[in-house]
Amino acid sequence: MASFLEVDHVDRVFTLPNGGRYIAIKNVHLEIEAGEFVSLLGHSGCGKSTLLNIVAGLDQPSQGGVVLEGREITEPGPDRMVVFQNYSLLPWKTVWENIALAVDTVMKDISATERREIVQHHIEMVGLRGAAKKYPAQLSGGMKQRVAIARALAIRPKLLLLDEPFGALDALTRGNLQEQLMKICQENHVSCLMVTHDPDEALLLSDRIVMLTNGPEAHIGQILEVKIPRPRHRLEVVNHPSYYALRNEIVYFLNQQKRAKKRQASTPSIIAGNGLEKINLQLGFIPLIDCAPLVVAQEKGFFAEEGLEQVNLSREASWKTIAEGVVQGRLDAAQMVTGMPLGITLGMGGNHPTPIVSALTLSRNGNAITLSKKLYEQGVRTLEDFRQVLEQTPDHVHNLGMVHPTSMHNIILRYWLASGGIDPDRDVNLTMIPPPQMVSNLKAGNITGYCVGEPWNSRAVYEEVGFVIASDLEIYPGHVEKVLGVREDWANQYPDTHQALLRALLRACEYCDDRRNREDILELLCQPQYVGSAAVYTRPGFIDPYDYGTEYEPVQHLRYNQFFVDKTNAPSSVELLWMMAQMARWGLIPFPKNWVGITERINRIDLFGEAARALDLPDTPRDRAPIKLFDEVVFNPDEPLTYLKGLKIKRDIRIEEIFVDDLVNV
Ligand SMILES: Nc1ncnc2c1ncn2[C@@H]1O[C@H](COP(=O)(O)OP(=O)(O)OP(=O)(O)O)[C@@H](O)[C@H]1O
Repeated sequence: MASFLEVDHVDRVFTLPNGGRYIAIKNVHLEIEAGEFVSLLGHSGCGKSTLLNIVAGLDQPSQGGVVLEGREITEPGPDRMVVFQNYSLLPWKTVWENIALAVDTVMKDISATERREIVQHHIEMVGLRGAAKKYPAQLSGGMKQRVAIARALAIRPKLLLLDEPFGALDALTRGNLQEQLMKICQENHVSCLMVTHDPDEALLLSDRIVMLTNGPEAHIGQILEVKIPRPRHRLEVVNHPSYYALRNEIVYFLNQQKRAKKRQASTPSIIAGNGLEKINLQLGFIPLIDCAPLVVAQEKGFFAEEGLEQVNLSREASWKTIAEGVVQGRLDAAQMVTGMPLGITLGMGGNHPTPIVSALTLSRNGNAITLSKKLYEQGVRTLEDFRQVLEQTPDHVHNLGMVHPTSMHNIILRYWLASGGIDPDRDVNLTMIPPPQMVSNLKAGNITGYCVGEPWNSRAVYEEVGFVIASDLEIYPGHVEKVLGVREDWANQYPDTHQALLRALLRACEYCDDRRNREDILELLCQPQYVGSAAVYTRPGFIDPYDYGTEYEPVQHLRYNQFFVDKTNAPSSVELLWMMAQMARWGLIPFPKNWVGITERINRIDLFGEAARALDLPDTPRDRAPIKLFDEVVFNPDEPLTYLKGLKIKRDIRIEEIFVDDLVNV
């Protein structure tokens, strides 16, 4: 007998912007029975969502096909409903209207009374009777996800597709919703295919767990059967005799995959040519407007013109994966947040110290602090208003997002809060979230606000979930934002390649600051392989006036994203020293007694000068001047310890000598 769903030897090959091909999944064959709950598990980027999208009909396989009850899937249909992590509810419709819209669109053949009954039934099924008239903005993240599930189930799909449906929720809400979903699926005999990263979630919910190997050419590595009886309850599942053996198998599989990835990364192929030691480079970037120099160097041919014929821009999931990629050698170089070369060099966070050098600042400015629209409605307009809200709600934990401990976003947010008398570690809770996930976390109510680069502030304004309370032009205009980072041993091994890379990026930076090119660059950035965002919220600040989401007129910020003018690109020891002081202030690193040696080792002003001179561009270093932010406190680069002593809100500052000669790459 034919199975309910058959994924029949599916391949998915993506065409890359450089004309190359990426085989994401290869020869995946899977059969699912009616009423079965199957999870897809694997490391980030292995192809889980790609496979789910193909089953949903949102994407097409390059080879093979998918058959549901004997019919080939070629497009989305009401027999398969997808629930995404970010709910995708219509913000201007109530809970009732969101569900009714789906039911009215799909179930035209039944009477209006029957349709109303279905909506009512599903609202009750997910326990939201009291919230039927509420709008998404008035719901918690868990409630919104329940609406999304009710909406998907209301039109009676044969197959429910879930793409990390609980990923954005806190642990308690996630637990409750997992149990509800399990109950609903069992009572209604719904078949489910769910993407997850979480072994415990997979074990609780699934009949089978399909584990995918890492890409490229990801395929099914192992399938585990979970023979724990139903109905299941979390405690019984965890106490079941097979639970830990199954869990260990999953963890073992994932660890094996991780090791394989490391092995692949440690033996990259090296292609020499054009007088360069290596012309094939993997460069990491994060989808943000300020990845523009990398995109431009690729798309406008600057890499190729400098002899780097095989450059692949690797869109990375988070700053953490960028750091790991460079340290482990999977990436040759990457766009990095300001303090990342320093953090990695000193082995921040208990990691092994790995010397990183930076010979180029890629951009300045471009960040803002966004707070939730709810706070705006409560009258918050200034930092002092926010402080008062915190004071009035001492029992409420305000989570604020930042992208990485070593990023300027973390430092600026902390600086801004502390200048208003808010202790960033005690009065609020800072949490690390990758830039593209900020808006969905704000929407879900997991965070109250965040500091991030564009377009992720403008998107919150555009979607009316947040407002910009301050931009970095007000807090610290002209600060270093992104830098190019490479391992020191890589720079020593490939000096000519490094110079070619610096030249190509320097040319790209100059191109980016010619405002005539900006509309053209915007078009490139909006492409899915780069930032993949809509122009309507990517344009503000980059080209058009920047919208704060307030009642005031939008403002034209000509220097909001700065790539070349005003000596943008020369690394500066004073700026790195300021960053070092800030990171020490918050206990992220010890303050090095020998700061001069450390800054000189990281910031390779000599290598920048060599590249600039080769292009006939000015190689003038930045001035060795004190730094002053909006609060008028002066940072004198000759007396960083006096500065640190004078700060009111800070952690215990450790001052240690760090022996640079002992820092070697591993
Ligand atoms: N349109 C595209 N063009 C090129 N490569 C793509 C495209 N879409 C996905 N990929 C690549 O295919 C691979 C699989 O991506 P996919 O999103 O399916 O992974 P995933 O397992 O769902 O990851 P995560 O758990 O991080 O969401 C990744 O390497 C991704 O970079």
